[in-house]
Amino acid sequence: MQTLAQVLKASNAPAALQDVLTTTTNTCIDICEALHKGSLAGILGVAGNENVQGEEQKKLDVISNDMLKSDLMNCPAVRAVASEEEDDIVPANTDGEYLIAFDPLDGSSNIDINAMVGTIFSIYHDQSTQPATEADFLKPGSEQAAAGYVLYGPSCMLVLSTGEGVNMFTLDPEKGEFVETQTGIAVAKDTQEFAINMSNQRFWSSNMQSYVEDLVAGKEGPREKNFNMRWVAAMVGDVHRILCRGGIFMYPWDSKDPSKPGKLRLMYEANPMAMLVEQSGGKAHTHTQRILDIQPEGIHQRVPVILGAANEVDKCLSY
Ligand SMILES: O=P(O)(O)OC[C@H]1O[C@](O)(COP(=O)(O)O)[C@@H](O)[C@@H]1O
Ligand SMILES: [Mg+2]
Ligand SMILES: [Mg+2]
Repeated sequence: MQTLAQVLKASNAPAALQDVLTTTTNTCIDICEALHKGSLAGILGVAGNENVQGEEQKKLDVISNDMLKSDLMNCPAVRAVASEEEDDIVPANTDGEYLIAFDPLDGSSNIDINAMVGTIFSIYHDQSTQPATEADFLKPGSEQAAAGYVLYGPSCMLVLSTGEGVNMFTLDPEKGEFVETQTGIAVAKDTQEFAINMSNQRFWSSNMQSYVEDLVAGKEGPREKNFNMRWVAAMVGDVHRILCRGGIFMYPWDSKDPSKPGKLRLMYEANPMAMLVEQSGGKAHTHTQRILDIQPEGIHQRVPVILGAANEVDKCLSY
């Protein structure tokens, strides 16, 4: 079995991109170790501040953000970083040629209950002699040079695409290295498993309500087959399940806060996950368009998300 370093060396990824990926994944190994210590290291609970999203920050949101930010700032190939936990982009090395946007800790509400969390990242090539600005980041997801996540679960796993399919790696805790454990991930076109936060049902559009009602109606309903439901409350966990055994994941628009087009963030949640799902033969859409075609308007922009098994996403959109 090959290590991540060997896989990257053998890939078409430019050396500078390999440096950004190696730096990012090494920091995630450090985050994994911190997570394992949990309350022993006093890292559970709230940090006492709100982030730019107006969400209460967990201590680990801040700790993982600071770890990634400082390591990436010291990586010469990085021109700037953007993060869920940073109000603005953070310029790094002017002659760097990659921009990276990340969600340092996805699934924050799971931290204090010792459930699944992760780190999600999205990387763009962008060379310029000028200091980086937010505008430099605002490229459609189809231009991502690489995307991935690290899942902190029973085992620590890296799932990565550099545009040539999706590979999975498992952390070998003894070696402190990611080792490739699965290649050529493919998501089945059809599924009998869906993921959505059902407690939001009354706030969904009537179309989304009818689509989910028909799933729940099962064999006796218009879909004439039974569907199972799962909700990890961490996008990284729900998407990982879909890459492993198929399914559809939805965080649609809801009227809880009509000013918000969705809950999840385009640049460091929807785009990287859309790249992984599409590279695995699945689909990723809002209610109206392919996520990777969206022209971003801001670094913290939110979008509705419907992704997973291609035929089931089409079925959902048909409502
Ligand atoms: O609390 P809800 O409505 O179930 O939302 C869960 C969703 O929110 C998120 O936790 C948002 O991400 P963060 O934890 O990074 O803010 C997603 O991972 C997850 O899919
Ligand atoms: Mg998140
Ligand atoms: Mg987060």
